[in-house]
Amino acid sequence: MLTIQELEAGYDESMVIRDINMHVDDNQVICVMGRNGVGKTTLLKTVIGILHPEHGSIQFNQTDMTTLKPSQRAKMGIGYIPQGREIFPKLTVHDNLLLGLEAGDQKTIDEKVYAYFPILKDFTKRNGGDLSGGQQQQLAIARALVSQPSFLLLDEPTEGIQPNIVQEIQDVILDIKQSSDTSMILVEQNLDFVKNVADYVYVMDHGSIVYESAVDDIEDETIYRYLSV
Ligand SMILES: Nc1ncnc2c1ncn2[C@@H]1O[C@H](COP(=O)(O)OP(=O)(O)OP(=O)(O)O)[C@@H](O)[C@H]1O
Repeated sequence: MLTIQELEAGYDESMVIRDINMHVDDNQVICVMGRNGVGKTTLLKTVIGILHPEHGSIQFNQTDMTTLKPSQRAKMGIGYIPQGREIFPKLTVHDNLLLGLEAGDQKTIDEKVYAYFPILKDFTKRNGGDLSGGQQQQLAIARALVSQPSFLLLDEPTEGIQPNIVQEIQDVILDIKQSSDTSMILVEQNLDFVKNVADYVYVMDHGSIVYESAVDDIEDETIYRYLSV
């Protein structure tokens, strides 16, 4: 479904990610782990097209999308949930969700999104900025889901979120995986969460992949070594 080859990208003159090779199959959940600042967000930004790579390619369903604009990638079915949510604080929950529709061809908000996150139905007229951090994360995920993406990129969806909402997010990810062909790349630091949702794990350090493993064969000590400061 998605193949990344020899990817290098960064900001101005400085390269942040180097020689990234990664493959995601249909219906697979991939987790990318690693300390703060190793380049995980930079990798996601390059996959959605906010950043242009200096080298390498990104292939999505037989199409080379390395030079496509973010809006073209969104139309192809790529959804992005950024770190820090980036919801619109002065717009209502409903209007935030309507903006999510712009990414794809859907015209209305799928009720399934409210079934996943019932609190959004209760707060539909409330401003996004008045929601709690966990509720804003749910809104950010829902906003990406309304366009029914076939490929989801999630940047640290559990960061700073209370355990019951982490559980809800986990249930939603597992339900999407079971009920559709959707694939995901998830940047995540929480190893328990990763083990519950992922099929395959990549660990990054200093902009490169330093360890990869099927989740069932994962070596906890190796992961903790790369996560510890
Ligand atoms: N807009 C930017 N301009 C210049 N450098 C940047 C920019 N954004 C990030 N960087 C640098 O790129 C490097 C990788 O950052 P990135 O956000 O990709 O890391 P990360 O692994 O996602 O970390 P975190 O978990 O803290 O988000 C860091 O050294 C960071 O300072």
